[in-house]
Amino acid sequence: MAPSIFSDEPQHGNTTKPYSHDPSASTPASSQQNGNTPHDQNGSSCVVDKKKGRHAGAGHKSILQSDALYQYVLETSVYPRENPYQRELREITEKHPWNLMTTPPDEGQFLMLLMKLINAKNTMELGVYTGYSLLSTALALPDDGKIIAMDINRENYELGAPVIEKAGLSHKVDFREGLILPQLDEMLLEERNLGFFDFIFVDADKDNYVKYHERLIKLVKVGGVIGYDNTLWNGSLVAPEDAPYPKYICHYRPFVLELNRVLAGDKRIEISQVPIGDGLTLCRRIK
Ligand SMILES: C[S@@+](CC[C@H](N)C(=O)[O-])C[C@H]1O[C@@H](n2cnc3c(N)ncnc32)[C@H](O)[C@@H]1O
Repeated sequence: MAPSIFSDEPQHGNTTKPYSHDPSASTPASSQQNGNTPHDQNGSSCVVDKKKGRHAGAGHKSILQSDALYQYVLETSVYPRENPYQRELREITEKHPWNLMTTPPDEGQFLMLLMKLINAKNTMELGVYTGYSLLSTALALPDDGKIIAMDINRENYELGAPVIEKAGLSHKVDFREGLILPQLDEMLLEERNLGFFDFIFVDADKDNYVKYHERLIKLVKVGGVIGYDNTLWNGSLVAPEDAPYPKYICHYRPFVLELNRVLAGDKRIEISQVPIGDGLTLCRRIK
């Protein structure tokens, strides 16, 4: 079965913080670096579920009414049209211990359609993992399309890179290993990068999204789109006080709340919260 945020049990063994670039640390590395500790704006709390391996309280079903309905979407609209290379990479990723991080196939399909709807050519992806969203985007871009893809972890990307190669798409991908923030700062120093990108997909460390936004708004073109992934954060944003969540969900929850607040108030963009996957907020730059 495809790794899906809609299932009640996680498909990976690490329930602490799969979204960080350093899975061995007890506190997310980026938070340690930047000292980010935003307060929860709605004043509610997030209860850490101490039962190992349990994904209790996750609000997946609030997006679609049931797992059965999600399965219906996959079986009728997604899998029959999934590219064989996407399928191969999905199956490779399913065997990886952090497979909870992968972009679900319905969202991959949505990204492909979006690329075509906006005629995207120059794009960027922050947070690659094994490359399912990267492959999906690359499939949809024209032959001279480009994706600058950043991730601190090359090892995981190397699981997907041979599939991207086999699909004949490597020439579209410029993988840049390293931390995202300094790479964005470096890009901002070059005039030619300003307002250059048609689309930017952000699927990395949630505690830095607001910082990324301030930089990305200058890199995306007017009329271009930034997509922030996981903006519904497993339903935890509106969780009842006693709903237990994995530790990494509780840790990043205030940062996702802060991002949603910032995006809702940002007059430089038009936004839409798309309830696909774990929530994808599309932001179109208008000035
Ligand atoms: C949710 S996964 C990306 C999933 C991917 N889009 C897909 O479709 O499979 C998040 C990725 O962000 C990377 N990451 C997290 N924080 C980072 C940082 N500060 N700089 C660079 N990469 C980071 C992690 O190594 C991880 O591979």
